[in-house]
Amino acid sequence: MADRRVAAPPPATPPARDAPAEEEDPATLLAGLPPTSAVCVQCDPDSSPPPALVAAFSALLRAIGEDPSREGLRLTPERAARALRFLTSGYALCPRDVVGDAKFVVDVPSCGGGGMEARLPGGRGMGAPLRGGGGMVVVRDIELHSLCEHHLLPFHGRVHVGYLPGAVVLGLSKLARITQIFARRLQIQERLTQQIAAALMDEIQPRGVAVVVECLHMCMAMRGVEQRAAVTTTNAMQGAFADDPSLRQEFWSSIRTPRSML
Ligand SMILES: Nc1nc2c(ncn2[C@@H]2O[C@H](COP(=O)(O)OP(=O)(O)OP(=O)(O)O)[C@@H](O)[C@H]2O)c(=O)[nH]1
Repeated sequence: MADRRVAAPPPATPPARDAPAEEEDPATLLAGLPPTSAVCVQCDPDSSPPPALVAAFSALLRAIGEDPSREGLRLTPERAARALRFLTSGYALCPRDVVGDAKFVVDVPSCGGGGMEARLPGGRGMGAPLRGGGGMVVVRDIELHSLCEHHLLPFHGRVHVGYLPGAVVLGLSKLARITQIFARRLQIQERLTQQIAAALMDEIQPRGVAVVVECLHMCMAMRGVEQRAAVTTTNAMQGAFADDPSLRQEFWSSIRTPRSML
């Protein structure tokens, strides 16, 4: 099923890596980004699952020799249908739905402010702000649970996302929410990895994006080749990360260093 994504204007050209700070109003900077979609609709997890899905799970139980009317299974088709609908609810969403307005211009006052301030369009900053750059942002160990499209069995693991901000930074939780949109579909790990990177490039036009996904696939553990410890690692490097090996190195080191005691 295709994303219900509204046509977005062409992305603004990201600033060069060491471009000088520009004096531009945050509202103007954010206006250059694609608009928030009003079209995508999230599945309501509490509503009744589609009868066709419930019937399909009843048929499945009969096909494996079970009796869907026995006490223990009486509500199973409906439960399973509800669960599958949740696990595939990402089809009804696109990244714009979860990102919303959580894009922030980061101002670093040149004097007097003593700190860094993120502001929304129309906000007032202090002094001449430093914009169009900023160091690498890395969020690691985002939990991932998905279903493989070959066997409909789970795969699960972690996602590490890094990006080099362009004009704006993204609300941190949105990295996990974007991950969930693509994880809650029938997937292969490689596509999921690329989709997360592409969504970030689309949404905030950073100077570069790096995504690494590490997963255990139940189709390889519970059945088939029965390799319970085999971990699959995939990555997607876009923009500056594709061009610059030292940035890739910095990203890999930051996701491989032992976690600090927070
Ligand atoms: N590249 C890739 N392969 C996957 C992923 N998830 C599952 N697979 C593989 O999809 C393949 C499907 O192969 P088939 O030979 O058609 O299916 P199968 O007979 O069930 O294969 P076995 O798992 O080897 O028993 C298997 O090799 C799975 O390991 C994924 O995310 N990415």
